[in-house]
Amino acid sequence: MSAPLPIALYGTGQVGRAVLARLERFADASLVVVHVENSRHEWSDLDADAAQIVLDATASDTVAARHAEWLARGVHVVTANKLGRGASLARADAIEQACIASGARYGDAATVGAGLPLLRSLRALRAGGDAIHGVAGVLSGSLAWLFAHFDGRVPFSTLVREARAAGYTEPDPRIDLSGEDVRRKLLILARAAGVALEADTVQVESLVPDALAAADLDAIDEQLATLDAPMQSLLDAARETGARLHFVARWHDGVARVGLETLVAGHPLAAGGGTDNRVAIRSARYAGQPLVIQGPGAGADVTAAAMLDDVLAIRDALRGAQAIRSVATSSKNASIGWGRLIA
Ligand SMILES: NC(=O)C1=CN([C@@H]2O[C@H](COP(=O)(O)OP(=O)(O)OC[C@H]3O[C@@H](n4cnc5c(N)ncnc54)[C@H](O)[C@@H]3O)[C@@H](O)[C@H]2O)C=CC1
Ligand SMILES: N[C@@H](CC=O)C(=O)O
Repeated sequence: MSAPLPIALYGTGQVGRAVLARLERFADASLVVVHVENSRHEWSDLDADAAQIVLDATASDTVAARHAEWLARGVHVVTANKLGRGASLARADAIEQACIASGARYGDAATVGAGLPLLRSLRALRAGGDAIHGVAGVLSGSLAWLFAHFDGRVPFSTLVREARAAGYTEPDPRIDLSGEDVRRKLLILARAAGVALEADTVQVESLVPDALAAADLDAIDEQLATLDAPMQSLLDAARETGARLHFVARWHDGVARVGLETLVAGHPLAAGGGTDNRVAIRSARYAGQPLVIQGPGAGADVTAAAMLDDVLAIRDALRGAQAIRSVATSSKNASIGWGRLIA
């Protein structure tokens, strides 16, 4: 039996804690957590550098900036943090190149749709020779939840507090409300589809009023109410046309945009409830009717499950490689044996 794979976990917030709980329940002797750290503390059985898999459950740019460096050293990275492939194109390319050079794997299923089979499907289509023409849909679990619940009876700011408490929003909910989180996901999807999209080419329509944008993180609660009047007007205007509000991302023909749209019931992107993401993929294969993928797009548990899936895929690939090496060694020995026999 091979030695357990040492894992380092960065981030012990909603997602990081769910990852640890899941690893504990999973209780598999093939994995061992040797290092855990957050922005305040570190707990180590072994040096973080001894880890063969790094799990990034932070929203930190500093941690994401290390992904390529880890990969280049042959350390596998599994991330819920979108600032790896969802930030600058240069960083996304560095991650790609590091994987190619070292053979290390980058597990990013949790970064879009909290693990829905979105990235996996895009990559499988491309690997099968399909050409992806565009992606459109609802990519924010928190905004989907907010607009599913916002009917004017409860102020929008109250719902934002609820979404934050439920663990659907980013640590700073303005990252969701400004469209930045959706921009990152659209970049990750478009890049997975083979398009070298620069971050600043995505047009982003923010919902955040200036006073809220300017507030310090620990003072945003006082400023959340500045959302209420503008959001109520948008809701009223949508209702006059018999439509509902949805925060939609679209990439097609080199144009990428994210922002609020009014969609009538029955529109292909308007279905779903709760934190559901709903994404339509158009490709050469799916030219007439798009391929549509829908399901919960936020929440610590689904996200942690997606991270663990990526960890297990890496473990299995390493075991497969080991098995191939031992078959190769034994067949080499066998051929030595045959050689002796023939001689
Ligand atoms: N909550 C959700 O539904 C989903 C979250 N994600 C992503 O998961 C990540 C974590 O989200 P949450 O757990 O909700 O956030 P959180 O705010 O609950 O936890 C963040 C953790 O990261 C730690 N951290 C921050 N900077 C660090 C650093 N430099 N080094 C080590 N640790 C550091 C913090 O101390 C904290 O423990 C984010 O990138 C988010 O976008 C992805 C999919 C779904
Ligand atoms: N804040 C994000 C969480 C998942 O990525 C969202 O609302 O979708």
